[in-house]
Amino acid sequence: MTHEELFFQITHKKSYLCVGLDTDIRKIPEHLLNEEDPVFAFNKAIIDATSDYCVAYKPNLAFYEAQGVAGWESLRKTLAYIPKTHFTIADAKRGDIGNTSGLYARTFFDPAASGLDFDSVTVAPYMGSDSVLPFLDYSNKWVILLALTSNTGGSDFQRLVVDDKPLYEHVLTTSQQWAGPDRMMYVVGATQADALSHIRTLVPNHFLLVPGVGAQGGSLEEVSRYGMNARCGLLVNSSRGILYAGNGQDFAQKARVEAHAIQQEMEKYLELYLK
Ligand SMILES: O=C(O)c1cc(=O)[nH]c(=O)n1[C@@H]1O[C@H](COP(=O)(O)O)[C@@H](O)[C@H]1O
Repeated sequence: MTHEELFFQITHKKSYLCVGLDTDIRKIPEHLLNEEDPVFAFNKAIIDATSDYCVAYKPNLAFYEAQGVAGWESLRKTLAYIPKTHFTIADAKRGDIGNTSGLYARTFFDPAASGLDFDSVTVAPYMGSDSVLPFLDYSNKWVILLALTSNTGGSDFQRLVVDDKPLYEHVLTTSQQWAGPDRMMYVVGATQADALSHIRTLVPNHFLLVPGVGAQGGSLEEVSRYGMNARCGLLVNSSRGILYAGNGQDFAQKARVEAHAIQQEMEKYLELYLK
């Protein structure tokens, strides 16, 4: 999916919501455990219930890899089920020496090799250019680079001052030599809204993937006020807040209500802050 197509979906849906498919087999409603593939059955119901209100889905690989071979198959089926109108993110946080990154890229971007055909993958920047560039060899695919993450430990390294600037700023400026806003996004946690205005001056045109609203307590209003640009430039993720809004037979309906509430708030912010 291109930058333009993603912006079209945002204006069409009046939403920049990304639903995080962090599907924990220990948390899904009991009645689904009798299904042949409970994780896929859960995801399918969540996708059916939320696709009207979101523009992206982000399965986090940990939740699938922890299930071994069965988890990998649930992931493949889930990805195939997501409507083509939705941007897909493999939240895998990969990055290694060049030849290894090349195989990670193949894993997420080459369906003939792996059965997976994601639009994008999250990548950790700290092994540098040759660990990131192999993901950019796939012309229509995106890298989403970790810049300033939502967790408290994110400050251990990312805010350390190096050559008069916090380390995350070096990530934002150096990586712009690798790809522009049509192929690269950055992760900025919703809990880091204080830094968003400044980040926008460094990457005015890039999309930011913003996790950390809902369960982690980040403010959607602040993220939208400080982070939105002329093409929205935001994908705001919520995982647990939507997935586990309910835990009974009506879990998907509860997830839909939650996703709709976020979409309604986003519609308001698009009117207020789209510049
Ligand atoms: O890359 C991410 O998506 C990510 C980066 C970050 O800084 N913080 C963060 O929470 N995430 C992911 O976003 C999701 C947040 O989930 P909830 O807190 O349940 O909404 C999880 O899959 C996290 O791994």
